[in-house]
Amino acid sequence: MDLLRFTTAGSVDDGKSTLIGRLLYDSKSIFEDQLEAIEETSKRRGDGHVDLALLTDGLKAEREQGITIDVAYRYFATPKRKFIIADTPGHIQYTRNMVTGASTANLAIILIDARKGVIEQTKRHSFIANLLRIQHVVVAVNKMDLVDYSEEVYEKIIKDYQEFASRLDNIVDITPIPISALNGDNVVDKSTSMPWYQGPSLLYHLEHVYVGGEENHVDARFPVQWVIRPQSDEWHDFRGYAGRVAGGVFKAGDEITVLPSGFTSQIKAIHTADGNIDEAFAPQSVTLTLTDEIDISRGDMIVKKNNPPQSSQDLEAMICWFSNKPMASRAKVILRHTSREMQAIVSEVKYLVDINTLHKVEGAGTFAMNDVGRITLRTAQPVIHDSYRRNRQTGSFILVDPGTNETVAAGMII
Ligand SMILES: Nc1nc2c(ncn2[C@@H]2O[C@H](COP(=O)(O)OP(=O)(O)OP(=O)(O)O)[C@@H](O)[C@H]2O)c(=O)[nH]1
Repeated sequence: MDLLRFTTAGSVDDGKSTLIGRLLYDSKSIFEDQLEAIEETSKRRGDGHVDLALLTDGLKAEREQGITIDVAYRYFATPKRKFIIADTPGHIQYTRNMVTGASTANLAIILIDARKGVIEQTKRHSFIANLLRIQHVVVAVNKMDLVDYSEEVYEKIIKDYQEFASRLDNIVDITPIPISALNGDNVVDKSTSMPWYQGPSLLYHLEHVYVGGEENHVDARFPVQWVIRPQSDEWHDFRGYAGRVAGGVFKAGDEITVLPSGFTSQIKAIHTADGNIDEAFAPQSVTLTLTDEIDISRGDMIVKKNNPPQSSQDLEAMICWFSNKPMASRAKVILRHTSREMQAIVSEVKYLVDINTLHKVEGAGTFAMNDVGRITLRTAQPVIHDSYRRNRQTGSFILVDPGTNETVAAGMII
């Protein structure tokens, strides 16, 4: 069945937990026992209604104890589609979590409190969605019940939002929806309180939005994760390369090149857990065997012969700084890119981006937590890559502090 991955972003108390709870509840994706448990808790606490935010409270409780949970993934399904929600905490310091949650999403729901309108967080979240090339954004104006379901209030917010978003050129589709997560207006069922709104409910939109064609099916890329050489006699000739297709299509018989060595060969067969297949495409996980015995190890990339990626020791990239320690000057880092890892140094900080104005701030020299900007990286070995624009997998990386093993930044290659 078709799968949609989406992320939710909003400030604290905009109603994210309530919205996710409402989606699960009204689409009947929660289990009876879960429902009984939250009904009981709500009754015990004397709430007049069933508090749907309790469905996602596991995350909240852990957060309150000071445990850093970056992103919680939730699954639900309707007869039309399967969904994976990346649920990220809304506090200002958690931009990095949104980057993590959004990095695999097809769509972002940006929540706005109808009483507050477009605020800095809204802009920050939209900017990140754009940076990560999430093409579909739903602007969910929540708590419409608290502004008397006013069309004027809603229209004003959407106008403000569109003014800002017109400068975000990667977002191709913005769908505004007025909702009340608490009362369920326009979440799963169409609201009767807002007859002026002609569009779909949120769930209807999530079920029907077309997100095909986002994988790169042109440039064949296969980062090798494991070399498989079984020890048994029966299999002693077998040498397979396991990994996940990061782009394009591989077929038995295809002429391939292995990078960085440059050796060439042909695909003999494509194995999966369910038997051999004739062709593999992103994001399938497969094991390839080749017609020649050549030296391949983890971190190598198998590509089609006439369609090589780029290779360079100097990478231009946009990064989001995650660490609460500011970036040191000429910071030494470990670059993790596809299945490869190597030393690198931040050779230049070009500029930071002011997310409110989208202006470049030059001469900053360093990054603080949540800062976004452009750098040049010098790597110890050539990095075999594509631009993030062409391929989200082979165009993205993370930076790790070699001393503490902390993930200090996520980056997108320009
Ligand atoms: N009136 C009204 N209240 C709402 C609505 N949606 C959420 N709320 C209330 O707003 C408060 C915050 O909602 P949550 O769902 O916990 O907010 P959140 O964004 O998940 O907050 P964090 O998890 O702390 O980031 C709760 O008291 C909800 O009951 C709505 O549509 N209308």
